Amino acid sequence: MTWTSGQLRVYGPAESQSAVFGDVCPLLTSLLDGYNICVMAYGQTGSGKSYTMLGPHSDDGPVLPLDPQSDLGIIPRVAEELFRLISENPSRNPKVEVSIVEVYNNDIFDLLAKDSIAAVSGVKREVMTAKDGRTEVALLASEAVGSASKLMELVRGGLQLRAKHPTLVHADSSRSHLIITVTLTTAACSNSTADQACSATLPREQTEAGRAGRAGRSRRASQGASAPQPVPGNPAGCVEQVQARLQLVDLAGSECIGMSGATGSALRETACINRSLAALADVLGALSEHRDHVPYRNSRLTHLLQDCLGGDAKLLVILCISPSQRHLAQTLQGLGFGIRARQVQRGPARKRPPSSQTEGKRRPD
Ligand SMILES: Nc1ncnc2c1ncn2[C@@H]1O[C@H](COP(=O)(O)OP(=O)(O)OP(=O)(O)O)[C@@H](O)[C@H]1O
Repeated sequence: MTWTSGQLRVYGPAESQSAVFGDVCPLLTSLLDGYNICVMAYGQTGSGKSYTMLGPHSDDGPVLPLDPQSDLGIIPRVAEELFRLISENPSRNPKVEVSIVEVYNNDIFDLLAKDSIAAVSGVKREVMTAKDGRTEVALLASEAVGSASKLMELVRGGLQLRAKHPTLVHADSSRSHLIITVTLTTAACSNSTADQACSATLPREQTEAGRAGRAGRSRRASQGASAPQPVPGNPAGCVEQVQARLQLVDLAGSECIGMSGATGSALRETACINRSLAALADVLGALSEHRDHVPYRNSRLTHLLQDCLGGDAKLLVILCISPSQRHLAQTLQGLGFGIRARQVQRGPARKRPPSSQTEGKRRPD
């Protein structure tokens, strides 16, 4: 991503989910071209982050296929669009792997891990910095997926395990940060997918200019990366491999302890959520001021997201804002976060260099 030439869009409460997806869709072509991508929803509790990322709450979670009027959110739409793009260019032999973690009370839990009897359970993991400087979660389970519906099946499984707790502000409040990582491995080819028309699958409304800003969901799209350089081809065709990561992040909501009515373990959850979001804001502050030290390790959330916050990924931040006057203080705090994010000056996003080997981790047997 580049923060420098990123765009700012504002969506009203009545804006359709497909319109919001319009800003995410071009990033998928970038993913296929080898860029790391992160799409992150930030905002106070109950402001619509999970709705934006996943869709309306249901016990079954988001289910594909999409119907055109569907309220499904970014993640199921990403799943469908990604596999549509892949089906258009199967010669690159793309492979998709998925891992799902939550950061709960400043601990990382692997939501695809299976125990000795193959029952799915959240297993605690550690984030570490690999020799090449990239952040990795040790022993993280991942699964190969061959279709959008399989990908969403895994997401639904992860959502079943995600920590939730009712509060006075939101009856179905997520108490953890959810991070879905899609790793795409493709053979490097000379023809970039960047010029493929993602908008071919988008509704007309998304191609129209002048989607005027109204109060409600506000988004900051940092998509001003320099044009991707084509990967040099070779006469033998596609032999090298490019690995790119897409991180889809539904953050837990910031909340005012007095309003949420949290006590006991819920109070600890709230404190951990607020601390990790403050750490995220601190990292953005340090990046925007070009400080020598960026405090990524003050929280597992920021350590985990280090590569897409300070690295060479393309990042899109969706700021969800309550239209209610009652939440004015949290709204101002959220806008402050957005301003900080906009002030970060980033260099151009870089695509992953091809390598002859993939580094993907597989689900342990
Ligand atoms: N744009 C929207 N249109 C219709 N309903 C919405 C919209 N945004 C949010 N909602 C509804 O508002 C409620 C709260 O939204 P959601 O669960 O997405 O909040 P959240 O920000 O993820 O909260 P938390 O951080 O506490 O988990 C849900 O019932 C959701 O369906």
